[in-house]
Amino acid sequence: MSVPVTILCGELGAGKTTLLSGLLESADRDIAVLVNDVGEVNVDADLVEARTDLETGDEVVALENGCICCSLGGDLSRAVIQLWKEAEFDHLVVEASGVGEPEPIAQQFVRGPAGGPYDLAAVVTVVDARRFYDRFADADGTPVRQGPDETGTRPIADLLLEQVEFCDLLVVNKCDLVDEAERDRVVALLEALQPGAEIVTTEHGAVDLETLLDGDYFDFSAARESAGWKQAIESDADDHDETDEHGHDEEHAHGHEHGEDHEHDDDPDHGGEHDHEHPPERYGIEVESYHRRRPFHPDRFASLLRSLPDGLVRAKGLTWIAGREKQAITTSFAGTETTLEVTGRWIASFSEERQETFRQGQPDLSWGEEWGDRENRLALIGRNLEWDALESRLDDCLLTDSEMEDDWDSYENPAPTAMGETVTISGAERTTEGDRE
Ligand SMILES: Nc1nc2c(ncn2[C@@H]2O[C@H](COP(=O)(O)OP(=O)(O)OP(=O)(O)O)[C@@H](O)[C@H]2O)c(=O)[nH]1
Repeated sequence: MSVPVTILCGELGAGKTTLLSGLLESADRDIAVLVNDVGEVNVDADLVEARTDLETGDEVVALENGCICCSLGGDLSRAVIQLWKEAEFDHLVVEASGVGEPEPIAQQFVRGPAGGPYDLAAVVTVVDARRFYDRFADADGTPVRQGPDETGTRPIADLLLEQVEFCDLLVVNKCDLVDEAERDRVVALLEALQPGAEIVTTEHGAVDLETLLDGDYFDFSAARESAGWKQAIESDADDHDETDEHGHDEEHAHGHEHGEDHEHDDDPDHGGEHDHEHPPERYGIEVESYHRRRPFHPDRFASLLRSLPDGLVRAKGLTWIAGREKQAITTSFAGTETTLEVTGRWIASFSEERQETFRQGQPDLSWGEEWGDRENRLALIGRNLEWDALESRLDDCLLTDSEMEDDWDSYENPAPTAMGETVTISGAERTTEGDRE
């Protein structure tokens, strides 16, 4: 029998350890806890230790009450397999570090060797209601720059939203620090960002044992597709016969990711349960999509990213930037900052023969006569957005007819070139002197 696993995510200080301690106190089964912390001092392990009488060892230690902690640096799969061999327990909880991405952790339990002894039951993200409101949901507040994560390459806000977007249970904690209206707005925004997750609101991490541990089998493929931004893109590609004002596109097939997900989806019906409906436009929260088969001018697009409207919370999708004819660039905006990352290559930039092969493998691929799969396809989630104005600002970033005849390589271009390379453009710097690129 495989052991069910719950992955616990959430930003630093959101309340993961508090929730975990409560869980261990009330648990009716043996729970092993693995803290996948970063940094030299394993603070969470110390805290859990204080609460549960943990004894630490060099490698992996099983304890009387089932609380187990691994030392840092070891490979997660190796650690959990060793744990499974050495200890007996009914459920494993992996507490991801506050800056951890949930998907790679989840992946180890689904596709990695840990998928044998373990069964991924749930990915739970704890949200600090107060901070989430101040960062993303406060329509009147000035957006605050979050700065990079500790690798220095990625804005924190982007990571936070990714944790929200890849989970099946959202625990909105610290509700004592927000009023009812603020709490409701946080919930409405979370629903828009992750329509596929169950949402519970709480204080001091008090969540039913059953809600936390007795979730159904986690559907990895569905989780990948369930983020609000992905659904907006998919529904746009599926439902709307949108007219391309620039006349480059007559085809409207399936939205397609290029290399962003390096893995192959096992389940062709992924996300099928989640209706391609926009969430109710409560609290002025809207989900919109933008699709054009014409490249953005690199400089105008970068300027737009420096001055996006305050109400925009999330924007994500593939962008085609003039001068980068091979690179499919994922644009990801969260909070105040936008990361541009080369996540793949446009199929249209390969030889005809290879294009044919790729296209046979992806019959749903949206393909325009002139530019193939090159396109700008973005989802935008925000509150009180003046969508028409934003859409026309995006259109103004597209190359004009005469610019289409230019030598695009002669443009100044901040966009990344190599696979995996990222460039971050900060909207919070828009009021400061001087540009960064
Ligand atoms: N007011 C309030 N404080 C809370 C609540 N939940 C947790 N806290 C406090 O918030 C602080 C951070 O909580 P932790 O449980 O350590 O958060 P964490 O997510 O484990 O933090 P890291 O280990 O840094 O990632 C602690 O001082 C908790 O006592 C809550 O619902 N309301």
